[in-house]
Amino acid sequence: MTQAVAAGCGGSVGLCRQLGRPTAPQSRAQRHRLPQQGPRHAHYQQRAAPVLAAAEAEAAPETAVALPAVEHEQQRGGSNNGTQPSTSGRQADAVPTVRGAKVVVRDMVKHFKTPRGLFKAVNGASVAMEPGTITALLGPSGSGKTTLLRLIAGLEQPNSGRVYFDGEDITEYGVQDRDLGFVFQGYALFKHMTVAQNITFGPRMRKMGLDLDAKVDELLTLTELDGLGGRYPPQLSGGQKQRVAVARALACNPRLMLLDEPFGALDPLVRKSLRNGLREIVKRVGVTTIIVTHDQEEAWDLADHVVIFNKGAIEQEGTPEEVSRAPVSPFVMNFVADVCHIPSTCQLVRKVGFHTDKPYVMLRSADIRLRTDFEECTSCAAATVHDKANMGKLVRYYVRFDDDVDVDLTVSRQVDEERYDFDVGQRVFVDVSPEQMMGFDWHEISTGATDV
Ligand SMILES: Nc1ncnc2c1ncn2[C@@H]1O[C@H](COP(=O)(O)OP(=O)(O)OP(=O)(O)O)[C@@H](O)[C@H]1O
Repeated sequence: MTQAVAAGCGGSVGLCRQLGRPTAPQSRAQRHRLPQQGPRHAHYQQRAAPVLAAAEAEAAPETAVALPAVEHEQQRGGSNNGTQPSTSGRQADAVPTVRGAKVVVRDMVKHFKTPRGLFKAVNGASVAMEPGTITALLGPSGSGKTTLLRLIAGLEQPNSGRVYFDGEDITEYGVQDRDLGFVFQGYALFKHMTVAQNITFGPRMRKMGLDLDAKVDELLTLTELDGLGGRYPPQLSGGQKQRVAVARALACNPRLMLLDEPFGALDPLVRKSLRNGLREIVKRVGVTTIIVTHDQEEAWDLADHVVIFNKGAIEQEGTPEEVSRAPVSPFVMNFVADVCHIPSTCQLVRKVGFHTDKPYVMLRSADIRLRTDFEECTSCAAATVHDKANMGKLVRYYVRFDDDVDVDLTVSRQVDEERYDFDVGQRVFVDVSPEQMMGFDWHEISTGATDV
């Protein structure tokens, strides 16, 4: 997962050198799974052809997807059939609006058989998502985010637990009967179809009887792709492909849109502009949206509601502000913030008067202040500026206490120039409130797997 730019101690490699432990690993997801084989799978394949074809294209994007005859006809340059870009010149000023579903997941459990026994991928997750909101599922790799998304989609069947849309129990419904739109990592666009054909693939398969020209116009305008309906995916930029995938997901007027790492392969500036665009689209259309992401900045920017996963269970949920301001556990604090890990017996902890029976203490880098006016800071601990790194718009200070414990903090260049501007070797006083500290033990923040 891409971390927020402002780094602190414990960043990607962990700064608490004397503890010799890295911070929690946060690698990027690279995989998606198809539904398990069996009679139920056959049923889904029949009922959910559009989404499964998309899933298969995603799993093997270079492979030609088995298409109905009409698609082959179009690929060979057959009749327009309403799927080529509209030449009518009609302006699509109507935004397709739907009422997003209220989605409730209750006590969801999913076990997978592995060579080592049963594995609890989702272990009693309950969460509610309000209509028209964006929920981000966040958590370390392997914590169960994608599995929960697939359970909500009907691409996996739960061992126990229920899914409700607007109060209706849809746990037994096939994928096709859930009114969903999907955006997969890699987008899973059909390479041999134009943008317009990609967008109308779902409505054609479902024989929705829509005016396809109008639908294409609406969605191209909504996703700012006007004029690109006749292009093929290889002729598009990464950002344009992503917007086609969103347009295709919205083409069947879904009540719920599911996105799995939708910005994965794009550069940070494009990601930022696309997520602003996505939020605007979701809010205009009104579709309830769930996004799986490794990127916290993305989740914080995009989501109304974030859900933090740990080992198949939901550790905390709330608005991004609630979760970042008041993490409920060391795991969440460690996951959502740039933190320092220090021994609970160290000088700083004693000096600020923080008490814990845990062996370590965690504090947010952003909560550390450096001062030189010791008189006004009776609980401050003295330390030495051990190193200072120039990071463009940011400056990082590495500070070492007299008992050899390190913390680090990052400040903007402006703050550095106005307030800090310390030299390496200079004595400073570190000011942290005890309320900003949390005692922990390593097992509380580890992200290991859970066998049944
Ligand atoms: N079909 C499967 N068979 C066996 N184990 C599986 C299967 N699908 C998922 N798992 C396991 O379940 C756990 C949760 O996987 P999941 O993909 O939901 O995690 P995630 O949080 O989305 O991770 P990532 O962010 O890396 O994609 C992982 O340990 C994964 O290996």
